[in-house]
Amino acid sequence: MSLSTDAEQQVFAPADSLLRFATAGAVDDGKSTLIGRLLHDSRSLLADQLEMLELAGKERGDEVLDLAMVTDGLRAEREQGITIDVAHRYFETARRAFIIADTPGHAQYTRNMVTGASTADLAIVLVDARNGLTEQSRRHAVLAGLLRVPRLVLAVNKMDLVGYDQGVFDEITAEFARFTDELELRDVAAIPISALRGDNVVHRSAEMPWYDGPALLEHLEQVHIDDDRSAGDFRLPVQYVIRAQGQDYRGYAGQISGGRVHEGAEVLHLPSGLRTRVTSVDTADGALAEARAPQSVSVRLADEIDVGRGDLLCAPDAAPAAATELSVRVCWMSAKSALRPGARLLLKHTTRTVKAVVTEVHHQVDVTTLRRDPARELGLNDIGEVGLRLAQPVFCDPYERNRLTGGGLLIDESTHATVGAVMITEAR
Ligand SMILES: Nc1nc2c(ncn2[C@@H]2O[C@H](COP(=O)(O)OP(=O)(O)OP(=O)(O)O)[C@@H](O)[C@H]2O)c(=O)[nH]1
Repeated sequence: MSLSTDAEQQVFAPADSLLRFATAGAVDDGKSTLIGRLLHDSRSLLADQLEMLELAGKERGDEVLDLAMVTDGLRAEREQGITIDVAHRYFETARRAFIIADTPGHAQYTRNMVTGASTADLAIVLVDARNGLTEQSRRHAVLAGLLRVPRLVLAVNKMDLVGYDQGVFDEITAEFARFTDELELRDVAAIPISALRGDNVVHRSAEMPWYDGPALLEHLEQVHIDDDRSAGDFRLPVQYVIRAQGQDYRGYAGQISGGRVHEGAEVLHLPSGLRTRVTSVDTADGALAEARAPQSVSVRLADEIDVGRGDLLCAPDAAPAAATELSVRVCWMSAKSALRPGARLLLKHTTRTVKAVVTEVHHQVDVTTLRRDPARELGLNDIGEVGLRLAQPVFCDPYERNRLTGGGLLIDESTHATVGAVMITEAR
């Protein structure tokens, strides 16, 4: 199979051309209006959606479009079925494609934020300029920090209601900066906006000449995310073994969870510990000279090794731990029961699912101050650190090194419900 131009684009386009971002804000800070404004001003709304908005506006004699209505459909779905906690929507501009994870803002919905932000490249924390930083905004920033969302935007909304006053904006951003210093967030931008009026959302605002940074969408289009996933060590958790009937094809397929792989690369197979070479890197559109996280590929190997689902192909000189004892940070999501020592669960880690028992609850994290408090159990939406003992090893990295091979889900054995999100801090 040869490298085509299409394949080249596959290598160089996807990682940097798609930005996943999550929006977080308290009720009424203007999340829906902001998403509506982004879609409206970037011309991503369908003609009928636009017509519906204009009609509804005219009927009510509104001065400006009620853009929150755009996401109301999703919200109705969400209210009917508790299963849809996080609504995802897709839009694109000439420069980049976007997936928004819209997470409801109520205080008890920590778990939605965790779900929405765990794969995000960037999180927007929305605050109402009139209220400044609230406990909610701190909580959202702390969660973004814990989840290692690499980039944060503080969007100070409703600037129109404070007379577009620079003093208000400066005060909020200064307070936020003091707070985020402790969170080890690498990249924080602050943008004064009015989602309702459209100031600094897609177009730069004439109302705030004192602000000389980019509008929110410009920032989202420009922010560099390329290195996040593909800079680390190579990891390919095997999801399927592909055998082509009649042909002599055997490939190991999955999503690259870290680093890069190329034809000819030496790789290590776990659990066997055997080394071999990659003879080809294939995708649905043909072979690639090189692929990188988060692309999905199928690789063929030079030697016949017994490789199955749940195994890992990785960089030979930087293999992860094969661990049966883990310290993990957990966000507990079950309303039914608390997380206690002795609890028996399943840990879903990349493509492997293993039995786990909770050995101990180390502490709980106060998500507004980051303080560690002693705790014996974790309740719904609590975040804390616990020990897990596994029946079989998982091949894992610390979450701070790799969000995919360092993350996982806890699953109730009997109901198969997801009851916790896990970030691995230590593996033995
Ligand atoms: N004046 C002004 N009002 C705004 C702005 N953004 C949002 N609003 C208003 O604030 C109210 C709440 O906005 P929403 O977008 O529904 O808020 P939300 O954060 O999505 O709320 P939930 O989804 O319920 O959490 C609505 O009445 C909006 O019209 C703004 O920039 N300026």
